[in-house]
Amino acid sequence: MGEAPTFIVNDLHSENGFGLKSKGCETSTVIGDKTYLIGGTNESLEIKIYDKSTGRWVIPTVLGIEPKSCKGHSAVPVNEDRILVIKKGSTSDDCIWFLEVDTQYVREQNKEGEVVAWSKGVIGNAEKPVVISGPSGVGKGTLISMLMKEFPSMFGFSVSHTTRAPREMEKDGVHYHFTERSVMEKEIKDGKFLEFASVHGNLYGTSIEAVEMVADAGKRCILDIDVQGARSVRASSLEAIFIFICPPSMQELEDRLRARGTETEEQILKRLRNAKEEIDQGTSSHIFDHILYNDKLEECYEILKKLLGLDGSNVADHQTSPKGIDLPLDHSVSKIDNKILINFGTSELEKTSKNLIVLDVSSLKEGAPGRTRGLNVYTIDSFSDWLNGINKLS
Ligand SMILES: Nc1nc2c(ncn2[C@@H]2O[C@H](COP(=O)(O)OP(=O)(O)O)[C@@H](O)[C@H]2O)c(=O)[nH]1
Ligand SMILES: Nc1ncnc2c1ncn2[C@@H]1O[C@H](COP(=O)(O)OP(=O)(O)O)[C@@H](O)[C@H]1O
Repeated sequence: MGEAPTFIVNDLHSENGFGLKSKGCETSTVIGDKTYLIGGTNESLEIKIYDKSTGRWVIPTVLGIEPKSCKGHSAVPVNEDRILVIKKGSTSDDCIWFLEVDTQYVREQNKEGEVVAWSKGVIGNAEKPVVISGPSGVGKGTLISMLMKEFPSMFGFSVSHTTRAPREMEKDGVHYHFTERSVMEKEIKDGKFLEFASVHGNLYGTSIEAVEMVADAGKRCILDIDVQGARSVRASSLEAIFIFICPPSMQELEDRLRARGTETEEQILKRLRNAKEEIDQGTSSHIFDHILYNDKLEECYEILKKLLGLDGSNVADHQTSPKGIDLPLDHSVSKIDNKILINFGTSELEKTSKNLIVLDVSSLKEGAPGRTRGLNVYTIDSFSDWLNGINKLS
């Protein structure tokens, strides 16, 4: 890239080092020595970086799925590691994005040159995902079904991929994505999986998309995966609660597996052989936060609910949390501390009637790659009332 025309560089600087200027559907945002130009055509949001220290323009490697075309956008730096991008005139679940410029995920990529990554903002504080592991036949599926049935708006199941054949009652896309081994191996190579493992002779894996779909619906994700998978998730950037389910005895486990009647004798024996190793690992490794004994089903379910904090109070919280914001074309964005203020009132009258949206970015969390969770959104009546409130607190 050539040298930047001097007037643009001057134009981009603001006193606090964070700039916000718009040129048509292009925005420029300054973080430290770098100026991030986001925009270009209506088709895609291209990114160029001007590095003041070298005086050069760079086209970075862009990771993640970029926001689909939009009718313009606003950009504001959240802090040194990411830029908030708000799409204009888009649907409420697709208007908030982040361009990660120096997050842990970006730094971990070890790529030559500049790297940035798109991640979609997920509104609301869906609780940490829950990883449930345990030997075949212990009752994982049964307990998960009970949770999903009692709390349908709170939990979402991460639908895994597997190369094993479907059982009679299992539906593709609901219980598993039943997949050819060669297809799954290619998708693993392409980086589409958060984790995968070979279990009882078949390949099983959690795709990043499976977890993202649950997060996008604002639900708490439940993963039913084996101990190897749990270990991989533990090492990943997904912060979760890990629960291991134990049978009351090996005999009871065998009885349950046989009574379920979904496996051949050979498969049952293989699952029982593997169960010993899984129970050893599950109960002695430090992967799991909680170990639950599934003796009496109802008792075990009650303990599970308690572990997940389902005592009634946060059920209500979850259901009243905002789902999203519908941003009109005409709006302005400003930043005060950890709060981003979006104003879309056009007249003085409108400015005092819930046309101010506050986006609280003080507790952002990286979710699955490609998602930023923990965004808090609320409306306020007027800017002056809000400022008064802040002054009273400080
Ligand atoms: N690592 C990993 N394990 C999985 C995944 N999905 C399922 N499993 C595990 O694979 C094992 C076999 O699952 P399945 O064939 O449904 O049999 P079941 O455990 O007898 O119901 C269980 O331990 C599951 O927890 C996945 O996406 N990743
Ligand atoms: N606490 C329990 N007592 C008796 N049977 C149970 C209990 N929990 C589950 N089961 C039964 O055991 C079988 C295996 O349970 P399932 O949920 O399929 O296990 P997993 O998903 O861990 O392989 C099912 O037929 C289920 O109805």
